[in-house]
Amino acid sequence: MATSALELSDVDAYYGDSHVLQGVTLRLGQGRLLGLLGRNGAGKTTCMNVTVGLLPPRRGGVLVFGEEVARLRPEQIALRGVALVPQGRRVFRSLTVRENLMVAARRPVNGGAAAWTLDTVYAMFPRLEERKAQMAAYLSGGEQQMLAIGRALMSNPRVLLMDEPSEGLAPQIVADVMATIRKLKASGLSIVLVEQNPQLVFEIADDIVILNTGRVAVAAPAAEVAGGAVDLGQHLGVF
Ligand SMILES: Nc1ncnc2c1ncn2[C@@H]1O[C@H](COP(=O)(O)OP(=O)(O)OP(=O)(O)O)[C@@H](O)[C@H]1O
Repeated sequence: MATSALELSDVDAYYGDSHVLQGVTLRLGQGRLLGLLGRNGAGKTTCMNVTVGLLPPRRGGVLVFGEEVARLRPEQIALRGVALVPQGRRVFRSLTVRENLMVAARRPVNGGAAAWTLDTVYAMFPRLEERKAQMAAYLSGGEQQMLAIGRALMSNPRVLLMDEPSEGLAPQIVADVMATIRKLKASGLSIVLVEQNPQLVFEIADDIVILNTGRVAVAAPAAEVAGGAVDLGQHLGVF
């Protein structure tokens, strides 16, 4: 089997005494898109925090392109090509759009030419170029989401983690965000997409993992899950 872009292997993670992830194993294939679903509090964001090194696991492994990173600091993991588009966007509100992008700029891990520069990010998000000199605080929610994605791309990642990028956005903007994610996938990037809305994920994912109270309840190809092979009501709530 080809090396995974990302693998969490039997991960246990805690917030204080609270045992939040319990033996979580998941695998993101190279160039694939993994949809990570689960109810509020199921542990999706915690998986992201473990992957980027914000919450070191107490047990288990985190492999990025085959390299164990579970004991590395967040900046060391970022240098290995992992970027997070965080829940709630978390743009730097008092910096301009351009400054938000530039703080994240980094060369690709393989040392080759950078696919993502200010120019290519602006080409993907013309709205950001129009507003490049504005403070991020004055952007709309959709524009802030584009900026959060653009900022992650500026680090020229190999693995892109997106934590609920559709949250709080109007349907047309959600459609734009999904179209962007589709393009990124087509460019060969390996992506984990955390979502509350399973329908959004089914349209775009190759594989699905559903978390239920900190454990993997389902791991299956997206077509199978979308096709009714899984009782979504049981794991995600009412449908
Ligand atoms: N900083 C924290 N300290 C203590 N407990 C936390 C912390 N962050 C999250 N938790 C708890 O850990 C569990 C998993 O939370 P997590 O944020 O990973 O869930 P989630 O699936 O991302 O949910 P949501 O869709 O609401 O973002 C929840 O019970 C939550 O209350």
